[in-house]
Amino acid sequence: MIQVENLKKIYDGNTVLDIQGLQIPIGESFGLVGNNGAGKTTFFSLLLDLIEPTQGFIKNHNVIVNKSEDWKSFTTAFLDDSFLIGYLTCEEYFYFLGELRNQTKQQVDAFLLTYADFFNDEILGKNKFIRDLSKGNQKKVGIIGTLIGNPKVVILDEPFANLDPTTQIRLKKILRTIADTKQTTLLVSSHDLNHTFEISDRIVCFERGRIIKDIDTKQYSFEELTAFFDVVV
Ligand SMILES: Nc1ncnc2c1ncn2[C@@H]1O[C@H](COP(=O)(O)OP(=O)(O)OP(=O)(O)O)[C@@H](O)[C@H]1O
Repeated sequence: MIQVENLKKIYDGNTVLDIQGLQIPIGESFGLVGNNGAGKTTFFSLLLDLIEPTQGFIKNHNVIVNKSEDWKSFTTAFLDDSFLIGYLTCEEYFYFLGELRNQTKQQVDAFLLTYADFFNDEILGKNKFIRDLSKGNQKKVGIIGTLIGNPKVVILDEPFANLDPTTQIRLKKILRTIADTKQTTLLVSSHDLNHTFEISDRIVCFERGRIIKDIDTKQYSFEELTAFFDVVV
């Protein structure tokens, strides 16, 4: 369970995030949407203790994320390419993550094989440094890296952006499969309402740092969601 309590982030008197309360149950596939500047990345950055809250806190499986490091053993994230290590080859990077998460090389190799289609023969066995991959392929490495070692919580910021259509569809299937197992809490922010709707059990919309909509995707239609954005925009 992820619990957000009275969380605020203020820059120079500007409140960019203000969430009184939010609970994300274990195993939920949580989609975060909102227009530019709504506060999505700020929220994920607070969740990963990359920035300090001005007020309030977030608990990840009962660990207050800016007070203890214990959440790091079961939480993974890919927000942007700063999460990658450019001077490593893809395999070196994946083995490094595997080591952090108590996975042997053999386990990592077996895991990576299951994503061969997604990698499209451009990543594994190429002996290429991550810095030399295209932006889209770097993103594939970052996303699949988060899934090594069965983390309890996976956080992805804009995972569909800059991926080709085939890869987007493959990624959607991967994320839907994870969502359906209900073992991993999956948090995904995206501007793609269509993809987000398909992979999420629940969608929360931010606007100017506040939650303005919180919907169950089984009870709500995609058309209602897009119509809502039509009004907000
Ligand atoms: N270091 C900072 N100093 C001042 N303001 C900041 C800082 N970081 C973010 N902000 C502001 O916080 C607000 C929320 O930004 P954030 O990046 O979280 O939005 P977002 O929903 O992820 O947007 P986008 O969809 O455009 O990526 C924006 O107004 C942004 O300018």
